[in-house]
Amino acid sequence: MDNAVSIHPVIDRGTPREDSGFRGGTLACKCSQDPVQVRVDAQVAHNHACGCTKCWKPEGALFSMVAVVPREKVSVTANENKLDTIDSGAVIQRHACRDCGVHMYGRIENRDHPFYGLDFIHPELFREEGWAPPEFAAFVSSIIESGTPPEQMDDVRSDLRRRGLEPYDCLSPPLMDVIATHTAKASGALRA
Ligand SMILES: N[C@@H](CCC(=O)N[C@@H](CS)C(=O)NCC(=O)O)C(=O)O
Ligand SMILES: [Zn+2]
Ligand SMILES: [Zn+2]
Repeated sequence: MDNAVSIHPVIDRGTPREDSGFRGGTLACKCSQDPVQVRVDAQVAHNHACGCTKCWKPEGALFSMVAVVPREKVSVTANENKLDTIDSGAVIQRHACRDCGVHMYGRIENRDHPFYGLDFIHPELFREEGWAPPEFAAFVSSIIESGTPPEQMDDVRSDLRRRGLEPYDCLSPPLMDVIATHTAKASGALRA
């Protein structure tokens, strides 16, 4: 790449290839001793780069890499006692290792939320390869909230495009449509 923008270490290096047979694996936090481990029994969906201030980002990264899996496919298998809930009032309750700070999974407890039933995970934490790569970039303008100078945004957006990650300042259009459809059915504007 001809500029110095670091989107995310794994994306910068080139995300490993998807394996059509991938059915999940184990996420591990960054602790060298007693890592928290989370078993995920599914391929990830809607993997994307997220620029928001709430998602966990590895050291030096502008973006997080985050995807969803069904919540019933997620189970903590080791060192659960090290998990703290970051903000129990947030829509997505992020459960993080208190020693290394890595977010292991984010869960929506509000049954009326359009994404209820899906947990948010960071696929780079899989010990295995084969997870589906990121498809787009979300909440791109939000990286300014973590200190990126607004003058750099053109470079960041062109870098994302070069990597095949279309930048959006909210979620991607199909996901925004899912949210709006859910809202319209709840209000009665669309037939449920
Ligand atoms: N501009 C805000 C956006 C935060 C935001 O809305 N994040 C999205 C994408 S992860 C979300 O769904 N947040 C819900 C939550 O964090 O509970 C920020 O960067 O903090
Ligand atoms: Zn840890
Ligand atoms: Zn986010």
